Amino acid sequence: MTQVGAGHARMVAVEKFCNSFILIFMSSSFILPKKIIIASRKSLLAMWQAEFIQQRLTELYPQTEISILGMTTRGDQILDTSLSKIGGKGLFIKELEQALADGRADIAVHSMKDMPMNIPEGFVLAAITEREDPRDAFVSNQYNSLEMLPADSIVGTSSLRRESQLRAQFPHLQVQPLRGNVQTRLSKLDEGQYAAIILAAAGLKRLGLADRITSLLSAEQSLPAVGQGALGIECAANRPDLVTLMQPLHHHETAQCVKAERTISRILGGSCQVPLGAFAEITDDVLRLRGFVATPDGKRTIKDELSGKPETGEQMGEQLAQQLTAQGADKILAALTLTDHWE
Ligand SMILES: NCc1[nH]cc(CCC(=O)O)c1CC(=O)O
Repeated sequence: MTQVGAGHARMVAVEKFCNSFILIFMSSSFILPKKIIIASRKSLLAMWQAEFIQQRLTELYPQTEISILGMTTRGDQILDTSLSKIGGKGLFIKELEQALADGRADIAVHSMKDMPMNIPEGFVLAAITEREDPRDAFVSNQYNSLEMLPADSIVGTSSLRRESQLRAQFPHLQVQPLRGNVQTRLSKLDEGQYAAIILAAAGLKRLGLADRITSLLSAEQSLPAVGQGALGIECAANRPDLVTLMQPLHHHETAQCVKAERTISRILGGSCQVPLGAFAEITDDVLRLRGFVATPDGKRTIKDELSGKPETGEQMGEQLAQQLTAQGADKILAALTLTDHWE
């Protein structure tokens, strides 16, 4: 234990040293740009996330003007129609990437959960930030937990991942779709349309709504979505200068976890919304990777896990995807029709 602790302290010290080195190196004015423009969706959560990165960058580079370009994406405009049929997750980030490609913006901030599994050609993930609470939250105005809900209570979520896990453990509950941004979802709960709803804890905490969290669901109860709680900073592939500038915001352990998780859904074909969860965490230099695939009705669940060295996260992702496939995950996913379900 003490050895691991000392090793970690040393690593942190080395990281700090390297960061200050990068900063000294970059303060030579020719390399620091005069301004950095952050492209963001206009939802409150997206803007909070962009402002968070703006603040961090302002602290790091006080001489650089950091501004935000709020954009409405096709995905935001057509929330009521069946998104999965017209382009999936990528619809939320295409306009932001176009702004990066045109030079209207320098970086884009995204929830890693909303990033497609393959970053389009011409763009790179410059940094993955330290993960906020990755868990799902139970939110209710009347009940303390899922266990307390009476039979036939209506629980709101549009995520097949959440739905399948709820139905497997609480077959007596009714799961009904719940769309919109975080505020909209909370007001639908407050209007009485649902006995409870499930949301990501990270979004609620970021928006200052942590007091709306009735209880947190453990990873056993609700395995989080790939990337949940982490932010990604994207830039054009031809801007290595920006990749360098973003390095102090990069969180190595979070990136190792998120890469392991994303490998699973890349292999299993998580291009549109599917009942799949993957969650990695590092304790004492061991990465524990868990994954599941289920039928939306929760009647069939395939889950498995692996532990190994954090550096081998991506190989572990490949292996776990293979193990899930060997148990029939590919058949479950192939049997799904495109549906309008979103996290
Ligand atoms: N697609 C919605 C979305 N994208 C990211 C988050 C939460 C924040 C995060 O996971 O970083 C949410 C809201 C939710 O699922 O409740």
